[in-house]
Amino acid sequence: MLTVRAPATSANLGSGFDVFGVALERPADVVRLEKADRVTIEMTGAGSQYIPEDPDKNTVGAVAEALDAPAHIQIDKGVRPASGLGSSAASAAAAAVGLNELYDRGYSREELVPIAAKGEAVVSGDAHDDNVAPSIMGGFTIATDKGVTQVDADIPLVACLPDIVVSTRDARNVVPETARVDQMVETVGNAASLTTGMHRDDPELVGQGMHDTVVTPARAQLIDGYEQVREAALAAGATGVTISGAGPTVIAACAEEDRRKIASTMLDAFGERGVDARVYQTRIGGGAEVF
Ligand SMILES: Nc1ncnc2c1ncn2[C@@H]1O[C@H](COP(=O)(O)OP(=O)(O)OP(=O)(O)O)[C@@H](O)[C@H]1O
Ligand SMILES: N[C@@H](CCO)C(=O)O
Repeated sequence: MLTVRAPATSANLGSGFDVFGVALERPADVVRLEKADRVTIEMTGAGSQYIPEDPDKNTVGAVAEALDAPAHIQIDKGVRPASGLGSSAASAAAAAVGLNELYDRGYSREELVPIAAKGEAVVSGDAHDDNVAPSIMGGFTIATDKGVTQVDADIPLVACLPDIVVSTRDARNVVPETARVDQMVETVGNAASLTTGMHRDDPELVGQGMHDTVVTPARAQLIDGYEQVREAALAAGATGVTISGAGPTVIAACAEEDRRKIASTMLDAFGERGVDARVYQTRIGGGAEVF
């Protein structure tokens, strides 16, 4: 029996759609794995009643198949599904790291990323790596078809999860098919600023680089109160605010001393729209850990 804790993640960060991601210090999924003749799955924790235990429909099933590593897999969800916090990816990442060790497959953390992404394809029809990469490798990750670049970064974050469900599949359907050249120029500048900010542990530069005028405005319409929450967080000192992953979580970068105030302001702003929410005062953290 082996236990793996794999963190929630925030993908895109505004300017890095389908490329950037960060591991969050909290929340996380805790997954226990035991060798078996076939794959069986048992779910507990946040939103587990909505997640299928059928290995063909659960992200960990595809990972076990890819590694040819049948196991009994107990998943305790710390990350609610359809949250924008990489819920489906956290389980897939934990399964990839844990089964690799349990069956002594010898893959490196980077090699496990495309294997865990097979789990993402089960739920969104698309094997994007931007959540599984940080959940496996930790820190800030840049996932492209050439592989993953990882940087250990330390930026305080607030992640506010409203009581709204947005599936990744639906959120991908509203992404515009084209962007103007001026939007492309702005996005490149913001992505470069954000990357530099991660290297320097500079919340100001990271926040500035989270601005996006292509994908985020289209998706904001799926999140009741997004604009109000964003404005309230910026007024409370956030250096940048955007949608986490496919939403509905709204994520803010900030200086350490402003984090508590931003967290309560975001909760209040959702509350004023009649939307219940919960908030995580967190920061960029490490990747999946085996116990
Ligand atoms: N082990 C799992 N954990 C969580 N969700 C799972 C798992 N296996 C399958 N699913 C399904 O995946 C869907 C949730 O994934 P989705 O990608 O929509 O949300 P998310 O991972 O929280 O968001 P995002 O990728 O935007 O951060 C739900 O339909 C859920 O039933
Ligand atoms: N990059 C993905 C992350 C969600 O899984 C998206 O925004 O659709």
